[in-house]
Amino acid sequence: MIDRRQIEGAVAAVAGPRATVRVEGDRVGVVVDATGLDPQARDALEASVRAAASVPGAEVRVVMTAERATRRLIAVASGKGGVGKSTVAANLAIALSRMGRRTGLVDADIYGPSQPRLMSAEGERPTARDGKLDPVPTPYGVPMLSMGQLVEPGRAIAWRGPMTAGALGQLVDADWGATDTLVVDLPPGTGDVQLTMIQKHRPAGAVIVSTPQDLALIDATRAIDLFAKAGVPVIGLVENMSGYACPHCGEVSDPFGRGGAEAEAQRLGLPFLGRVPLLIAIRTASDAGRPPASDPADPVFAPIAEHVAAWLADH
Ligand SMILES: Nc1ncnc2c1ncn2[C@@H]1O[C@H](COP(=O)(O)OP(=O)(O)OP(=O)(O)O)[C@@H](O)[C@H]1O
Repeated sequence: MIDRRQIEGAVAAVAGPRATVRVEGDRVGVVVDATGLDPQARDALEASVRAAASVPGAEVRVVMTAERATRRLIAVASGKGGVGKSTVAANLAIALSRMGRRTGLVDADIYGPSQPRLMSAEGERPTARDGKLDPVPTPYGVPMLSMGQLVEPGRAIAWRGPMTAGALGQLVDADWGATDTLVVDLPPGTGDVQLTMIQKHRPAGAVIVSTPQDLALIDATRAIDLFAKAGVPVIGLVENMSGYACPHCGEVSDPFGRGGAEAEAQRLGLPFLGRVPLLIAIRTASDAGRPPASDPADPVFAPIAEHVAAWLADH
């Protein structure tokens, strides 16, 4: 049984009269009035309210009211293709949203826009109002826009730099309403889209995804370098496809090695945000448009999102 008074006391100690607590079953909802706070103070307050409201067995949701002046972008990048960047971006966005952040998702991967499928929004076309795109809703509470929604499905995108930059601008500067956090799934590598993203849209930070393998890590190091040179902080590294548990015998093997990204993060003095195991269930759920982070019991992406939210609160 959750003790509402105890939570109210703990929340009032950090947020004073700004916060209102509601408890329903094992769900704790806290609405916080963030009027007049700058983004950093707002994120710091959100983090301390969340900590104060967290009691064992409770699912906590913190909602910050009042429109914030600036929307913060989190770039999800990788040096190499196929390492699971889109999977991590979709699940990170959902996990952040489950934590109460108003999160949107931009699929800037012009070479393989996969978010409409991952987010179960295939075939949805965004409408435009006053020259601005309206993001499409998804079943996971995360509105999204994808390069894939701007072109005919299945058509290879062979755009030149300026067209790509224009399309990225349309996605990022769409009518995101009260969305306060935009997760941006970048194409792999260090090309035009990444440069435009960094120079024009100034992400608050970047999450780098790599497999534990040397080759992928070398490419990841290049991507890290690009952000570092442009003065965009790297929030940390995620190791994907780390360790494979055989669904039949349970034996754990390491097709791509294990721990490589964590060791690399340590070497570079960057935070390690967590590892995502190589699981058939992740691929089948992703293909079916049911991202694993939408499961309330998700043990993998929620802790990664906690790290990212804590970083945002501090920066
Ligand atoms: N941890 C995992 N376990 C099992 N399958 C995974 C995992 N991560 C990603 N996959 C699968 O690997 C494939 C590639 O993943 P994803 O599209 O996320 O990679 P990407 O780095 O975004 O690729 P691209 O370079 O094409 O943008 C997908 O089929 C996805 O479902």
